[in-house]
Amino acid sequence: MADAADDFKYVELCKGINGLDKVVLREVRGSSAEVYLYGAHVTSWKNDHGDELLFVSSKAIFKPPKAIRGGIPICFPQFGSHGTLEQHGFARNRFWNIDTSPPPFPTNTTNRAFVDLILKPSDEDSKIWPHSYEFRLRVTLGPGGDLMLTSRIRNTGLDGKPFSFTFAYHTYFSVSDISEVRVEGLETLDYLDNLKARERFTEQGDSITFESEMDKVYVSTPTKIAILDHEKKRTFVLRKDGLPDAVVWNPWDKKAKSIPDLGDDDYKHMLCVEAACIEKSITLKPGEEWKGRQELSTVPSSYCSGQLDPSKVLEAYGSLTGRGPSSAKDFCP
Ligand SMILES: O=P(O)(O)OC[C@H]1O[C@@H](O)[C@H](O)[C@@H](O)[C@@H]1O
Repeated sequence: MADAADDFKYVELCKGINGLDKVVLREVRGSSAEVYLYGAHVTSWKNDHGDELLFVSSKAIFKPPKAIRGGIPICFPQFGSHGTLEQHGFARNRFWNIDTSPPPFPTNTTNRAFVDLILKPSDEDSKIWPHSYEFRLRVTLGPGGDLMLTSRIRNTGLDGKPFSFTFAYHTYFSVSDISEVRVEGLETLDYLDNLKARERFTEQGDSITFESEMDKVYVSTPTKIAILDHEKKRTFVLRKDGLPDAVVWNPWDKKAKSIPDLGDDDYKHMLCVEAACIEKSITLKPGEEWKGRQELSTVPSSYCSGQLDPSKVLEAYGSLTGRGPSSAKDFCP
């Protein structure tokens, strides 16, 4: 006999804006996520109180060829405009398919809310990027509401030729007020400044705060980055694997006005922190596979400036457990 748990829909395929296919992931405690097949684009991630954790522009266009403004666009096979392809590559504005038979993952988990998507090159794509590949993305919502994205990209070419690419999970975090936000875990690192022709600098100071446009690629960062939202008393924790770099982007007022699918004041409520591989591109020989993973979680934080240094707590906790903090008590002494 079926019990209530059998009726609960962890994964549901339905129609989203403009009739586009989307997959809704739900967990029993109430958290949820939405993934559009257009771009394999995560457009929503809600905690178990129903609070939206990702920023999506009210002017976002859910229609090809424009990528959806907000959520988590995937930049592949080219990050930014450095290369022959369109800005951030084409994966974010292609229609992906549901992958019905993904190769198994080495680790067995009990997660039930996940979807596997796949992108293969169309004839048109092969003209602009002449390589054979399979790009598999698994999006998982954990029982505690954590959001995991795992990309597996394989060179399926039979011609013996390697290919190279750069990559980013271009996550738009929803923040209460950008002036009240700080990012920890990137201090003292080297970065390439996209606003200064990718010139290399070293970050000074204790943490990153925002008072003007920022567009930096931090290179070889630690695997954990914390984004503290003082007003919301919430900290996002981003963990990454296979993705050495991290982009921090906020367009601020002037640039925001020049972006047609972004509201004039939207920059105040968004911050992009992007797990990425940019400085050194990834090269795959035929038969080789690359894996890049990001895991997002939140912890409530009653953080006051100077009271607590989350990067240090993250570090200490991570080195003790080999993992990162997963609940408020891990942050609060
Ligand atoms: O407007 P797009 O193509 O989505 O890009 C948005 C921004 O994405 C960031 O990742 C880049 O570092 C910025 O330079 C860019 O402006």
